[in-house]
Amino acid sequence: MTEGAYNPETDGAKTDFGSAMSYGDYLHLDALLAQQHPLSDAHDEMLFIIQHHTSELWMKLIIHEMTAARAALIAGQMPECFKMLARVGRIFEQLNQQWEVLRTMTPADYTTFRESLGPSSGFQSYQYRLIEYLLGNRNPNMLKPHAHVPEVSSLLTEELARPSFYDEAIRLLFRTVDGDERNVPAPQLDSPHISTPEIQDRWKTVYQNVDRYWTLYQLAEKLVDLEDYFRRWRFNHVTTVERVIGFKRGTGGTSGVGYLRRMLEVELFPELWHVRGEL
Ligand code: HEM
Ligand SMILES: N[C@@H](CC(=O)c1ccccc1NC=O)C(=O)O
Repeated sequence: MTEGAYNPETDGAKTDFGSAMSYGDYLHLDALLAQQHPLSDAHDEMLFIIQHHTSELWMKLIIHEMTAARAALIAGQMPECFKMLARVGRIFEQLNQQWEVLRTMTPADYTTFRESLGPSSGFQSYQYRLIEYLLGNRNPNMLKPHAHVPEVSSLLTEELARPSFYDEAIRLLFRTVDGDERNVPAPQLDSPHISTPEIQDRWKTVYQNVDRYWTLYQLAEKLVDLEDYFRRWRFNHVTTVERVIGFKRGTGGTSGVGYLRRMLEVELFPELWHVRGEL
């Protein structure tokens, strides 16, 4: 043993895990770290897989937080709801920063293994679709790539049966501004949220009376933050895609950059953006 080297045992650190739960046991690292299976010999395929695995893990946490944030919103527990939304914002910062790693992959690197991907594509990420559905961007046509996995289909279909986070925010908006539930618009369950002047008018009231409607004002700004982060993710994605495959069609079968540019126009919470021109 090296003289003078730090010895964890003399410091009291536990080092015998023959019959006690260790770090790896608790985290199931054997299972987690056995899931990276490059299909080619290309050096960069490991980067590509880990980039997607980490993204899917962060998406799992976004779903966990957004589901709980919606439950808190329904229960009127606003500080708890805001805390979870703030965390979702930080997760998006992480996801947005992560593109820096993938951007080190050049077209020459990617073409060494792109063929191995077959028709698979992020387009088929059910967690991504679930996040869109949770927030209120609900296109039932996007269920089709999941028809072959009944559990995933049910998960997405069940989400489409519940009011989205934005639907619940709108319910609180009408209840608070109107003083009752009479005019609350019916949730747009299985179609993308369409902007209405009635909703925008109430958000306008909130922004013009921030002292009176402080909680709704905070909620509105948290939603704008969230959409801002989401837009930055989409922009980072499409820009990375353009620098790596240019205008080739996607492995998922879409036009590729053309499709992703169209998605940049999605508005999750349109009234919150449009009201800004009226203030
Ligand atoms: C070099 C890297 C990447 C390329 C070339 C690429 C390319 C594409 C293309 C062309 C599409 C359109 C669908 C298709 O026809 O395939 C797409 C969709 C998608 N990709 Fe990627 N992608 C890359 C990295 C990533 C990463 C790291 C993620 C993280 C999870 C991701 C997630 C998605 C998602 C969620 C969609 C669906 C977007 C939507 O429907 O709005 N992609 N990608
Ligand atoms: N759609 C990409 C392939 C791709 O990026 C991908 C393939 C398998 C699993 C995840 C992927 N990431 C995002 O679409 C392409 O057309 O090159």
